Order: sequence, then structure tokens, then C-alpha cells
Amino acid sequence: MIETDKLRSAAPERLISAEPTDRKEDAIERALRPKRLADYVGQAKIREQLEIFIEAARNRKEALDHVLLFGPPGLGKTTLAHIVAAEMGVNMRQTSGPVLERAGDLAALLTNLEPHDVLFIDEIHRLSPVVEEILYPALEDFQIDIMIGEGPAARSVKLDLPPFTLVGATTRAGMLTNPLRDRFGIVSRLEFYTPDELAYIVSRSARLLNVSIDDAGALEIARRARGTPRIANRLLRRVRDYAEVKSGGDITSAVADAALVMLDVDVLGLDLMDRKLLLAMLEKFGGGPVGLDNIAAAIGESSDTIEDVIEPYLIQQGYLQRTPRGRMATHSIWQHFGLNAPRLPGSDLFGQ
Ligand SMILES: Nc1ncnc2c1ncn2[C@@H]1O[C@H](COP(=O)(O)OP(=O)(O)OP(=O)(O)O)[C@@H](O)[C@H]1O
Ligand SMILES: [Mg+2]
Repeated sequence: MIETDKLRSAAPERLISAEPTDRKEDAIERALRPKRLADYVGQAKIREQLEIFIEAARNRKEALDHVLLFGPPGLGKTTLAHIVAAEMGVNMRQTSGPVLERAGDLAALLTNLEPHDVLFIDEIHRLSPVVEEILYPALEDFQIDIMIGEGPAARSVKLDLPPFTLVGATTRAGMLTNPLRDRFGIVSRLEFYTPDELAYIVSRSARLLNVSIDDAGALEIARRARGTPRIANRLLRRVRDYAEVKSGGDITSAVADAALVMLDVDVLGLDLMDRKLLLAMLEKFGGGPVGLDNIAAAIGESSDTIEDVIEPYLIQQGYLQRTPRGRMATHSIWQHFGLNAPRLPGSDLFGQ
């Protein structure tokens, strides 16, 4: 039985959202953030690359090449930016694309950098074109052109900058302009984490938060965290609340399972929002193919949210496919909901 009515009134705040929810969560995240590369779990390829590049830059006493980190929210981009600065032994200045409104905002930041410092620009795909113009020569030649004065008396002055490292982060690498993307020497795509990696992260966080959890409990939370450390840490905190009230505080796999069922996170780690999307696809569009805008209208979400936040994990897990004709539900998701896929005459929907 599918409780469609319940699904349609999805909770306003999404437990499984990969975005940070509020200030309190922000503070907890900071506390749980690994500080050094050696404590950063998973992302083996990126870690290995950065280890080598950082050591080489340090030995040559140079600034590290500019680094672009991209991937879905909550996978550890900000964490990595901090780690890069720590491993280089330099300071990090942090800002974000939408905050840098005027060219002067960026110029002020750049001229205050110390040699080899890290400048972290989050949401770098949202830089305004005028700010981007300033950034190009800064990245390439460590120089900026700024205008002094106004009107006919205005003149452009070149300023030298100390060599620095830009670390840019984005959930949407596709929205970066080519000239900007080309100026990054190191481009890394963050991947979803495996359940084992997430279980390790959950155990580590539990230690830091003084929570008692066994390996099976950590794995149960990990399996349902959508491949995302931020979600794993959030589920851990909610499961801890449940355990404190219902089972004396110890988290076992049975306690984790009961808590997650209560929280409406199913065995695949799908929450109300995922199920709403998938069910709409199955029930309203016969499993697709259906265009993104149509799905968005059907479930009352923006297509951006679907594309950036909800869909990447569903696609990575093979529940959803992106085809030239639109999104399509795969066989496994029909099965998950206990529904029969329509067999259209002559069609070969699932490649079987
Ligand atoms: N590799 C990791 N090992 C351990 N914990 C991690 C790792 N990656 C992320 N985390 C945890 O997940 C939380 C979220 O990570 P972070 O803020 O770096 O994500 P993000 O990719 O910057 O997300 P957003 O796109 O929303 O900015 C961090 O507080 C950290 O505790
Ligand atoms: Mg971030």
C-alpha cells in the first residue's frame, strides 16, 4: 500500500535535504568537519591528487595551483577548501559568488591576501560578469586593474597581488563560463560516498558528539544517508534523540532502523520528497519519459531544486534515467513501490 495522501503533504523542512538547514546545524557541522587531509574520508582520487600537489607546492615554496571543486551539496567541498589551507599552512579567506557584487569587493579581498593564502569562493558559478573580469588577470598573472576616480579623470591602475590559490566550489560546473573554468589547474569532481565510508564518518561523528553507537547502527544510518556526509551526520543526531528517549541512548541497528522509519526515511534512504517525485513520475506520467518542467509543476518544486538536489542521487543509484526525451523511472523503482510497469506494445522501456 502506498500512502499517497501522506506523501503529497510532504514536510516543509526536509530531513534528507543535502543543504544545511539552519545556524545551529552550521555550528555542529563546523565542529564535525575534519581538519586535515588524513581525516578526510573517501574521495580517494581527489585526496591522492591534492596530497601530491600540496607537497610539491610546499617544497617549491609556491602557492598551490587554483582548485575547482564541484559536486552535489553536502559532499565536503567547503571542508576540503579549509583542509587545503591547513595543509598549505596558510590563511583562508572565504566569500561566495552572490556576495561579491562589485568589482571593488573582490579587489579589496585580493589586495589583503598574504603570499600563498587560499581565497575560497563558494557558489562560484554565481559571480557577476564584472567581478569575473577582475578575476581573470588576478588568477593568471597575479595582477588586477582597478579604476581610480570617475568621469574623464578616471584612470586604470595595475596592482600586483601576492601569489595566492583560488579554491572555487560549485554544485553546477556546467554553469561556469569556459574562460573561468580554464583558469583552474586542478579540477576535482566529488562523488557520492559508499555506505562503508559514511559508516566511518558516522562513527567518528558519534565519538565527537559522545554518542554510543555500534558498527551495525552506524552502517544502518550510513546506508540511508544518500551517499552524503551532511545527511549522515544529521540522521545521526535525530537517531540519537530517538535512542535517548526510547532505548537508554545506545544506537544499535534496530534502534537506528526504528528511528529512521519514524522519520520517514525508507530502506533506500528515500524521503518524502524523493518518493513524491518518483511516485508522480510513475502515477502521473506512466514512468516517463517526462520533461523536467512537467515533473516540477506536478510536485510543486523548482526544476533547479530537482536538478541540483533531488535528482543526482536518484540517477546515481539507477532509480531515474536522464534520456534525450526526458526523465524516466527505471524498473527497480517500479519494484520498490510495488507497482507494475506498464508494458506498452512494441516498446522496450527497460532495455530488457
Ligand atoms: N570526507 C569527509 N569526511 C568526514 N566528514 C565529512 C566529509 N565531507 C563532508 N563531511 C561532513 O559533512 C558536512 C558537510 O560538508 P561541507 O560543508 O564541506 O559540504 P559542501 O560540499 O561544502 O556542501 P554545500 O554544497 O552545501 O556547500 C561537514 O560538516 C563535514 O562534517
Ligand atoms: Mg559548502
